[in-house]
Amino acid sequence: MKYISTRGQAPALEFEEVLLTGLAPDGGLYVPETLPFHAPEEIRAWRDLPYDELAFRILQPFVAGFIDDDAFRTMLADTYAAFDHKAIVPLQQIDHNEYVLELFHGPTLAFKDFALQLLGRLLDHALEKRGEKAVIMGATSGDTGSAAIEGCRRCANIDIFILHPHQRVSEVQRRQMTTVLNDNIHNIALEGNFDDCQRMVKESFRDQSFLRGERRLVAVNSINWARIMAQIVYYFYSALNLGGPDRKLAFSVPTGNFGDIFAGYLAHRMGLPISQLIVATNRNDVLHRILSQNHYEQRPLAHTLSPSMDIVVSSNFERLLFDLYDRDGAAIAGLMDEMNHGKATLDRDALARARTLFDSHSVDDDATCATIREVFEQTGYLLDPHTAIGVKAARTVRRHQDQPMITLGTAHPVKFSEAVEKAGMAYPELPYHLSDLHDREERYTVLSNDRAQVQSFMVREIFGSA
Ligand SMILES: Cc1ncc(COP(=O)(O)O)c(C=O)c1O
Ligand SMILES: N[C@@H](CCOP(=O)(O)O)C(=O)O
Repeated sequence: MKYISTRGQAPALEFEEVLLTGLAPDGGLYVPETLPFHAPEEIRAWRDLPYDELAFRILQPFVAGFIDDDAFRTMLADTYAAFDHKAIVPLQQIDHNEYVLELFHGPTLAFKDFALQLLGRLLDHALEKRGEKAVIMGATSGDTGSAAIEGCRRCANIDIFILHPHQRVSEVQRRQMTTVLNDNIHNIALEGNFDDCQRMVKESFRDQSFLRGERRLVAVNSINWARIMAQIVYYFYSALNLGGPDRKLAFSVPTGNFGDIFAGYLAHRMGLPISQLIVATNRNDVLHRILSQNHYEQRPLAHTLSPSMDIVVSSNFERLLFDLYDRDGAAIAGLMDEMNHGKATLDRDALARARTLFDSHSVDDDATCATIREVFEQTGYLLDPHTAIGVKAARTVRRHQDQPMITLGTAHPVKFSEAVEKAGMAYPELPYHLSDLHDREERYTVLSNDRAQVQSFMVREIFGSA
């Protein structure tokens, strides 16, 4: 399969090259040139497959030519063996026709493990094959960082640098990253917010000369297509468990960088009968404003009780816009330029097309806490603040009461003590494998929000001299 850039000015690439990069040279994001489509009969026949085999059926067309089928099957089986629930993604019913899809049974307790456990293995395979070393550079608002570290720390050919906003991730999130002391892991606490971290990562991808041509930079954020691809599978898995493809379903997705919900959109385009996708945001509601009022305006980033979604510049929205603008790369390049300058409006037909599938809602901290309390009182089930935003949005803008509504449970509540306690709930115990997390030694470096400083730190750590 070939992959093309959303800005239309970069050569098409095979999967292996897309895996081993971040942004396209024209600044765009890679997407498949064509998407596989699965007819209802084919999807129906997948109903009884275990998660790893379903993943194989869905992902194989995307990686064909990169890895042979047997090796890919083994890789997927190993990837999901690291999860602590036999169903991999259990569904928790919280009301009539209303469910939470628990995506937090991987090693770092957030949905990122689905893709990053696989990405580490794919990168290892590619680098071994090529006899190359690579440098991973990623930005995190808390969850991607630990999942990337956990997924890649055993990769012999990789140095990994993760930038998190200093003092703006939860204590559990920080410790999950900073207590991994392998020599190839480098945690940077940046004096800035998540957008600053992500901007610095993207700028470093655009100009990689600081690596002296001796290493390539690889992305672990959802700008890397392989991240998005792996997240498509659980939409199919949950739908199959609730009567799909013979029944329509809706999903509510706690949203920041628009990666997870974009995977849901792809599942829809690949044949899954999704009737509604809800973009659930916290007070950083730029996506809600553009979808509901056609008004894109970047406002200062707000710090909320759902820190992983404290994002203003939402990377993957560009991938959706590319489709909404009939894959016109030049139009997307112009629109992204306007957006990067802070303000934009969308073409009315493009927005109307988006609204046939997408709705949106923004939830503030008080409503987040109220939802955590409400669901606990109704069911005894404790939501994390990000999932609570998804549930609240689902209950507010749901179109069809007679179709299952699935909110993606994107993280375990134990990662977010502040929100749990503000909601008046008892803080749960850390799972066994993290039970001594607060006693472990931490290692990280605080750096100012300055690209030259960050890059020379990286060069010193990789090559031993600046
Ligand atoms: C717990 C949690 N929920 C939701 C999101 C938002 O997902 P996305 O960035 O794919 O929109 C994130 C971060 O990305 C997250 O860590
Ligand atoms: N919420 C994320 C932010 C980065 O998003 P990504 O999906 O593009 O990696 C985080 O927790 O780090």
